[in-house]
Amino acid sequence: MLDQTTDLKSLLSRPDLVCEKAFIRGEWVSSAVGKTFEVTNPARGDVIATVADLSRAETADAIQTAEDARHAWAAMTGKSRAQILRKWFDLMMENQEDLAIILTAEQGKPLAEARGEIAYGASFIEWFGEEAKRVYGETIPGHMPDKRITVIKQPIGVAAGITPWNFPNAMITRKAAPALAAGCSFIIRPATQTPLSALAMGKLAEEAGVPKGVFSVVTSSAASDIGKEFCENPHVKKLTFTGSTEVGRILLRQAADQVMKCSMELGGNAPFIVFDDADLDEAVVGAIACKFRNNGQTCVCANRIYVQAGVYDEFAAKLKAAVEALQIGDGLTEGTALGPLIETAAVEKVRRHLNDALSKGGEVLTGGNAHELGGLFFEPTIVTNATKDMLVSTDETFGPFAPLFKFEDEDDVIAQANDTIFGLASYFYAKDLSRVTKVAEALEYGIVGVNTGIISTEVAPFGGVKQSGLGREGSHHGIDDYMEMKYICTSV
Ligand SMILES: NC(=O)C1=CN([C@@H]2O[C@H](COP(=O)(O)OP(=O)(O)OC[C@H]3O[C@@H](n4cnc5c(N)ncnc54)[C@H](OP(=O)(O)O)[C@@H]3O)[C@@H](O)[C@H]2O)C=CC1
Ligand SMILES: O=C(O)[C@H](O)CS(=O)(=O)O
Repeated sequence: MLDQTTDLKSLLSRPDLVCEKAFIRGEWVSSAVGKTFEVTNPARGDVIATVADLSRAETADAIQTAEDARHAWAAMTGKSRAQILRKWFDLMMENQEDLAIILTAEQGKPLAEARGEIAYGASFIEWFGEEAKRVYGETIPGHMPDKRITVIKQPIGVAAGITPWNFPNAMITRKAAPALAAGCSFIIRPATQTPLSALAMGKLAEEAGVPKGVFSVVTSSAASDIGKEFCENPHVKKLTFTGSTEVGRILLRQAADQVMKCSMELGGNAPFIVFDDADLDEAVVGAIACKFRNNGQTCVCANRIYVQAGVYDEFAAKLKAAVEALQIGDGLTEGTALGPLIETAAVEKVRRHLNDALSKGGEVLTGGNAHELGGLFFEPTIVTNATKDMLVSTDETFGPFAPLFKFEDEDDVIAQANDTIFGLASYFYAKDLSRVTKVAEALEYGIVGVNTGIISTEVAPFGGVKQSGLGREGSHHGIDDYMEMKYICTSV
């Protein structure tokens, strides 16, 4: 653990972006009983903020204000909502550096990645501000001479979101932007470890002119209680969640009682396949980006790396050299490539997967130890001789651990890649056009990266199949999850 403390506000041009109260009905509120929870910097272990810890009852109040606020917001034209969302986008980009520093301080990722996340998060607000003006309906030729059919789309109502710690800004805007663009009001409950990014977004929403109650941030350590309120409160018509499949199942069960419309962005177990006709240097670049972004803490990170036998040793050597060039350190230090993991449990999971692999014939090619910085830092690790009986083959590591599996033929590796309950992201490197077409169609995933390790963009429909989720976020499809379709049959 690094021994210096974080004087977060002194690092910012706008220290007022560090907010410690919850943002409800356009006001900054404390817990009624003065309850708070601490936010720590995972690189240094020091407390960087003490945030209001709201109860389920206070969340119910926030939902009521969201219900009260949604009607006037829905009655605005899409163009008017778009103008406010554009202002929110502009404010995000004007304050990108401060938002990135806040994000790195609470989550740990390198500042360069945090800056990228702010731009990525802002891109959803820009995109859905534009989509707000294009929620089209349709007319359908009547089924009888005196009937006329029109189809319209209307905002679903109050939408509630629960997000994880690994993308404290973008996972919120990826939900708030389509919700507000559609004319819904939106309440977010961010992860306990990383509420500051969400609160800073509340500050900028206020400045952008988002009406009171239309965007709220409920900060609370009582995740389960808040989730139950979101699922059981009759005013909530939409639940959107990003996080583990385990918690997604809990929320879906709870939301079933109201038959609530749900979007779920859940766990992954991404295969990353290197065929013998791949450009190995490009494949290494892609593998580094895909495996080690956010220190491996993303749901779309490569979890299993499959390399065709003929190029296995060469790829392994190239990947080893690239991994050993990565700079490990405090995310606030320029040039850092890998920061700390988010918490002790995350370090323990990496070690559990590593020890399991070694016990089943795996061999460490590089890394394999806690980093000399101590605390939540772990050496980026490659293990060779990985096999499908290892934990890492079925369970998402969510850390800097790269197991290399060797395969012989195409059908075999596709079968191995698809042998999982997950289906979010997948990747492969190859040049043969027939192979690219066949493999991309055969992979059972919502997302396929071909000759690239980074697939994240606001213009595409991000989401998983199987037990990686329900629905899509981003693209022109993304707004539909916050709309209800109605047809009007008129006798003339
Ligand atoms: N598909 C995707 O886009 C993403 C998927 N994930 C997946 O999530 C996991 C890692 O993230 P992690 O944050 O640990 O995931 P969790 O599912 O544990 O937590 C996600 C969020 O849900 C909250 N939560 C936990 N339990 C409940 C509950 N019973 N009711 C309501 N809310 C609850 C957490 O609160 P608290 O802060 O208190 O823990 C957190 O805010 C990995 O499996 C990863 O693959 C992560 C990010 C993106
Ligand atoms: O939470 C995540 O892992 C993100 O969904 C990954 S991405 O959208 O940044 O690619």
